[in-house]
Amino acid sequence: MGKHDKKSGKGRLDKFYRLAKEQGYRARSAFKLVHLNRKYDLLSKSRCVIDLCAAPGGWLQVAEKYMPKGSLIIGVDLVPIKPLPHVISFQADITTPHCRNTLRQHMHDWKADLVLHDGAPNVGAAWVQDAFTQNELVLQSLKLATEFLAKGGSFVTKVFRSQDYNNLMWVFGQLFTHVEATKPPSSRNVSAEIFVVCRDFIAPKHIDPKFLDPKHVFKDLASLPTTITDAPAASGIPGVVATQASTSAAANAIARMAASNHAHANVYAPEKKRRQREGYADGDTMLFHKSTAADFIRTQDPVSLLGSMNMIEFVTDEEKAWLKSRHTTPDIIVNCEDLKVLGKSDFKQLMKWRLAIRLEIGLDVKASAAGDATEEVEVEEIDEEEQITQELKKLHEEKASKQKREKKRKNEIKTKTIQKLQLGMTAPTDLDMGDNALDGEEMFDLGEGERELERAGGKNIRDAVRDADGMSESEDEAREPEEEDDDEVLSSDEERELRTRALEGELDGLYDDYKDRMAERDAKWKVKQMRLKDRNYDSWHGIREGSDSEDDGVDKGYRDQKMVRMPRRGDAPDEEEAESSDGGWDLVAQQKAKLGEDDDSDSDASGEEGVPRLPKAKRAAIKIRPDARAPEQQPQRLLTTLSAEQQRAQMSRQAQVWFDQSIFKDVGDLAALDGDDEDEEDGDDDMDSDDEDEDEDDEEEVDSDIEMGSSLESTLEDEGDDDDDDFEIVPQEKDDDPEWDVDDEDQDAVLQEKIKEKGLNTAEAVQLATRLVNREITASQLIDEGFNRGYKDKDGLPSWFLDEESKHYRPNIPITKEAVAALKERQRALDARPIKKVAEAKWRKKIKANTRLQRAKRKADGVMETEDLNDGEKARQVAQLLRRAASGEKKKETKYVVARGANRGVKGRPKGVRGHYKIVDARMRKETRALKRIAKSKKSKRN
Ligand SMILES: C[S@@+](CC[C@H](N)C(=O)[O-])C[C@H]1O[C@@H](n2cnc3c(N)ncnc32)[C@H](O)[C@@H]1O
Repeated sequence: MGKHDKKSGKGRLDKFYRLAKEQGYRARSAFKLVHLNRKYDLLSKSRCVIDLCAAPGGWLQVAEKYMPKGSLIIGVDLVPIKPLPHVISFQADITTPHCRNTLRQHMHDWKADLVLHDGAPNVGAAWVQDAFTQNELVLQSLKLATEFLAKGGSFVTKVFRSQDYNNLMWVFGQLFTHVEATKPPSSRNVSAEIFVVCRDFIAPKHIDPKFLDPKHVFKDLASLPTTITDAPAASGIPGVVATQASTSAAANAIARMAASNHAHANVYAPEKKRRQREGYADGDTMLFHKSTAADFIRTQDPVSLLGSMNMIEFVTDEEKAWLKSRHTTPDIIVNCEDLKVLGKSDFKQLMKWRLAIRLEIGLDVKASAAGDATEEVEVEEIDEEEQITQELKKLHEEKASKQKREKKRKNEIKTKTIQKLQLGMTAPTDLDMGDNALDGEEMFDLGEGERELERAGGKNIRDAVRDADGMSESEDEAREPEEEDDDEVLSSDEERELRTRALEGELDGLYDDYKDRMAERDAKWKVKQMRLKDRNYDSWHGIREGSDSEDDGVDKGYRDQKMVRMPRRGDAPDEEEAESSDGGWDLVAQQKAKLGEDDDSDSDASGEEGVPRLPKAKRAAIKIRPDARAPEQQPQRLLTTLSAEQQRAQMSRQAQVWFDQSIFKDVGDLAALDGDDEDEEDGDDDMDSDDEDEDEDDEEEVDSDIEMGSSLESTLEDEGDDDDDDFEIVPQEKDDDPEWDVDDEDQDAVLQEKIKEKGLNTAEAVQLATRLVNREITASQLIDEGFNRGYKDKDGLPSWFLDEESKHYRPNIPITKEAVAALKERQRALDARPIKKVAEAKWRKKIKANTRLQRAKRKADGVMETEDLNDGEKARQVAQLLRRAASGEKKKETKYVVARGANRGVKGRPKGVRGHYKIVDARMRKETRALKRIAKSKKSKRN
């Protein structure tokens, strides 16, 4: 089998090739049997089938699929057949006695219901020689079929149309009651092959060997005996008697009759070939044959007439009258003048015209009314004509589209690929273009794009798009199966893999091209791409885009009132949003901003000297907004890829954000969401009602703490690294002692304290906490649900996939829309407080500030009166008190930790203790409390 051009003709990897791959058939030829079976229902009734020339096994697979379970399926071929379940196969030449004997062994006493033959000798050089050998093989298979077929069985064989075709058909006609030649849709038009389905095997007791001898069948049909058997009377089988043919041409005529159902084939194709090889028919010295219109209208075999005549003329009055019929168009008249130049559609027109005239003159009506045998034939004729008409139409369409098909297929693939890319890649229109500064040492790396182009074989990528047909030419060649006919033996998984990889490579190339174009066209896209990289930015906002639209009203309210919410994908970066840190929805933003700081420090270390140091909040904001970088720092690149390290860093940051959620540390009091934020005195919008009494209590405690402070100061211990956990956390006591302040206090600890103090501040956190508390979900389930566990494994994934992933991947936060809506509603209600309340809050704030000052004054008086302190110390303490009172700064809380057992005297931060702490002695604590009690009782006695 030679190599074929895979783009056209025989070598074309067409729909059936792809279908065969999809359905796991070994060869596209499997569909030929599928189609034949669909038409003739050969397999469902068969219990035993022999497939001659079965490799690689496509037909065997089909047989196994469509035959009843437990059927005997035997396959034989020159080449080995890879084993198939429920199929017996062996290697043999079907022309040898060895094959016959092996078949016998496998068959035992059984007879086959069906013998299949799809043999194709691997010659391929000269077509005529090829056809001859093929037909010899057919005869050989017929020989085996006659031996192994049961009476009434069927034989399906592939035949090449040649001068021997009709001889073969004649022989088939002698052995089977029904013989039909057909070309299944899966058989390529360019192939001369045709399938002959012979049904109802007559099974004569004796068959004259000459009927199965190529020498006699193909060369000299006249030498064949008059009957199939030598003793026709003995056989008693009707229909086996053949007409004696005196010449080869006559034999052809007989064969034509045997295959009368297919006489129409003469009209459409093969006549031209035969005419020259065979010369003129005996006694027929005329080149030009005429027929009258009446003959054409009345004949039982209009197709043969059309095939053999040159012209149809209108001579008689009746015929001339037909010329005036509304059915007789000028085209019909012209067509009748020269039948030899007509095409299929012209013949079709003539056949239709004939039918119309027949109806007009009442031939067909009369036929159905009479109902005799002749008329029955007429009805059949009509059916056949319709069938011919349909086939003509089909053939015509196929021919017409043949030239276009390849191009169309390519275009389809190209369009699909591009569409696919574009569907997932809508150009962003919602990004803020005000800021052109892109974060981007790796942003829009043109070099990378160029490398991609190089990878694509130095080919212009647009050319690659034009050529896209799913695989490259060289790969096509590499995969071309070594088979004589038009069946491509499907390769195994490796081939599939190869093709998939090639396709992916191509897709990657196309995608890069797309990115390139997008980058050129729209700078916003760059910003968006960059932002998408920073998964930290919105990985845990918990409210999806879809819900945004539904909650628009709520959201709008939030925006209008400049409430802080988590930034979402596609939002324009907003200075206020990024910097703000109060409000219920920004807890995670704080976390992220904080992490962003960490990253900043990282990036600083990696050499971003040019970036000016900014206040922490600003730096956090810049990290959240990756586009806010000075343009001059960007390398001149257009496309970008995340390095593995960056990805890892990003993931760990994402994980950090997740695990820093309060729910993993404290499942706080849900009621606290409503709770009191009175103590937060530094916010401008502190509108909560405060209790003055509470302040008074605080004041008393603070005062007493000052006294205690000095006595405990000596027990302060340095921080260190000790893992020992034999520590007890002393319940928190209010203390205003300035000596407990630590400048570099752990911000994270502060945050945790805040969460602990105020409860869960985000809707998501509340929802999750509720589920955890109600035991609807466990912490590990939560983690499982929340993470896409495959996400980290990005190796080998195409870049377009990763981009899509980064765009659409969101942690699955198991909260309901309703819960989020309810919480938003509550937040909105809180926010919608009347002006009066705002005024009250402001007034309260003033009072508080005044109270603070008074308190500080009193404390300052106390300090001035203390005799233990020198003037310098007094001045320092007074200044500190006043400064705190003015700023509203709160004293940082200190944890008192009692070191017990082996930990007594151990230095360093106790395990599990966060924030400011003091290690104290248990005895000292008792003493302190005792002193407090004594002081209190003395005071009350005095009063
Ligand atoms: C078109 S393939 C058959 C495909 C098969 N029907 C299928 O669906 O997989 C033709 C086969 O005929 C086989 N063949 C040709 N001459 C043969 C011979 N003399 N004996 C046995 N097999 C032969 C070839 O080896 C080849 O595998």
